[in-house]
Amino acid sequence: MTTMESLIGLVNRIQQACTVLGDYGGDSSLPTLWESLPSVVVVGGQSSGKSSVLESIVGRDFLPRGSGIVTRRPLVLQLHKTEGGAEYAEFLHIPKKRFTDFSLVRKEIQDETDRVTGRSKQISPIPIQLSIYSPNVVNLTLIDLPGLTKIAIEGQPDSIVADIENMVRSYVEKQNSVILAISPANQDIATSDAMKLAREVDPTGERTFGVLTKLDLMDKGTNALDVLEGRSYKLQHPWVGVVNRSQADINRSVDMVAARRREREYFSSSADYGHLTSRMGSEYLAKILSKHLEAFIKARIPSILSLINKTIDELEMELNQLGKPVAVDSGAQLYSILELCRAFDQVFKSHLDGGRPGGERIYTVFDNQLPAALKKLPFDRHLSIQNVRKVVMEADGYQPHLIAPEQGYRRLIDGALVLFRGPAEAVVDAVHFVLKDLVRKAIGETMELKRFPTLQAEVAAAAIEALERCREESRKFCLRLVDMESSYLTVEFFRKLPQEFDRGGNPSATTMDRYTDSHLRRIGSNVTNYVWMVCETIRISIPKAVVHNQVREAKRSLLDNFYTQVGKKEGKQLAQLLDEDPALMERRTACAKRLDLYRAARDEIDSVAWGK
Ligand SMILES: Nc1nc2c(ncn2[C@@H]2O[C@H](COP(=O)(O)OP(=O)(O)OP(=O)(O)O)[C@@H](O)[C@H]2O)c(=O)[nH]1
Repeated sequence: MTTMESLIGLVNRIQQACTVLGDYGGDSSLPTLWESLPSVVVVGGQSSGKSSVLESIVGRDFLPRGSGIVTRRPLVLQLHKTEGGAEYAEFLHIPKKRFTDFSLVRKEIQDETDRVTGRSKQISPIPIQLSIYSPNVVNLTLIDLPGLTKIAIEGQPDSIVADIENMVRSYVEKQNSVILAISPANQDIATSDAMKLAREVDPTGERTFGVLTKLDLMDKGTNALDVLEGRSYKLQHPWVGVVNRSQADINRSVDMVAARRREREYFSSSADYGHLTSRMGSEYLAKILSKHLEAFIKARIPSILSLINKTIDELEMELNQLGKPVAVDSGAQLYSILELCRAFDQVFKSHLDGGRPGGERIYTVFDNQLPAALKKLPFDRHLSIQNVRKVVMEADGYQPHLIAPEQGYRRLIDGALVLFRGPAEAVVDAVHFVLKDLVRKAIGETMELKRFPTLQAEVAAAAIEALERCREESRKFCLRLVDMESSYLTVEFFRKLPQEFDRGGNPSATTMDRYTDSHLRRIGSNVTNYVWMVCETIRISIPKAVVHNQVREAKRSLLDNFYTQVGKKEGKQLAQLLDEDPALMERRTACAKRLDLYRAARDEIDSVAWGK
């Protein structure tokens, strides 16, 4: 086998692998190799003589005939030249069965079409693959597509016209397809469906081979030389004229050998086409197509190979991300669950410790939010002279204190200190919300968890629950810090206060003197100073308490409770936790299958390269 021959064989094998592994283009969510394989695509309008040309190239009758749209699935026809021996055909969907009776091949094509399209006369993009082994063929792969049509017939949906055109277009617009455009000579070439489509997708005509059928049916006195000699429709490759069997020949079962002989005679004896004999007829067509396809494949191999390598990398990467299939025994499952939890915990911690953003928002709470809230507390109102007077007088009751208003001080201070509860609780809540948000973020960012929606939800719930508990602890702790400040006042502060009588106050002053503005103002300012001193303590100690109770605790034991629960679970419950998203499972299978295809294709190409 020469390298050239083996190249078509190579593409044939890759094409078969594609069909087996479900790659026939179309599905855009997976990379496709099918789309990039060089092939010869046969297009033509209804009754243009498409089937006749194909059969003539093969030298056998094997295509379904009939009225209406007979070809309803792409037929990938792989011709393998053998060194003698019997001719036979094989379908990819029935491996190992050799068809030597070609009328059975025809029947199988019909049946297999119906198997997929369900006799509904719909079309389907899933190809049928047929290989023909014969000493009388050239190595060639042709894809036969439904004939272009203008109207739907009885029992076929109106959309079929557009469906067919779209399917045909999807094949011919690929840069790696050679277009075999069939037009009948007894029709104006300007109206040919095949040429219209070919011109649209291949305007320069480098991928198009024009075939003119039914030369024998042209009106007497006319000929197709303008077309065949490239004057009326220029293509990069020369036009080929053919003469196939007429309907009458088919009815009389004129065999293919006789038909080919008659075709040769037609050209050699033709007054019009005699000078073109060596470049006309179906045998010549088959030869130049084979040669062209080989060269075409050879030129495309490097780019196909690089596409294959690139895609293999991509698929491997995606499969890596999708992770290995779930383990079956419960020990391994438990291990997987713990691993997944750890992965999440890691991501969460990196948000707090830096590396990932979010942790700094906690510092913002301490540095901005808390001081701002403290500043806003209404001490001015609480310690206004009117309020000081009111509180002091009420505390004194009917018997004013004689030296200093002990009770009044006490009440004014207590009344101010409770105000710290609000900002303390607000800090607890604000940090809680930051942590909760970080849990949500970390859940989303733990790629490994994405596969397991159930586990993902449970881990998230467990983490949030743990945060709630920390919040409760922290709230109690912080409020206690505030309350502690009113339980016992800082003695030094008051000891340092100048006593009123030291400043010349008169201990025997009348009760009315005790309620003078200057006296009350002094009380107010003393209390204010004390409260600001406490405020500073609070500003410093609340963040410590919050970090201690919430942040540090979350880092240390966010999932502890969850671990305990998981540890108690039985095999079945563990499996439920590792319940994978079905879409993901499908994706993994599909990617793995595609990866197999690409690897097989690479091996095929390698083997041909080594064999050279
Ligand atoms: N005389 C003559 N008849 C031809 C020639 N080519 C095809 N025919 C006849 O034209 C009719 C249509 O040919 P087919 O080969 O079935 O055409 P097709 O494009 O496959 O048609 P559909 O698949 O039905 O769209 C048949 O009756 C053929 O016998 C030709 O070169 N000369």
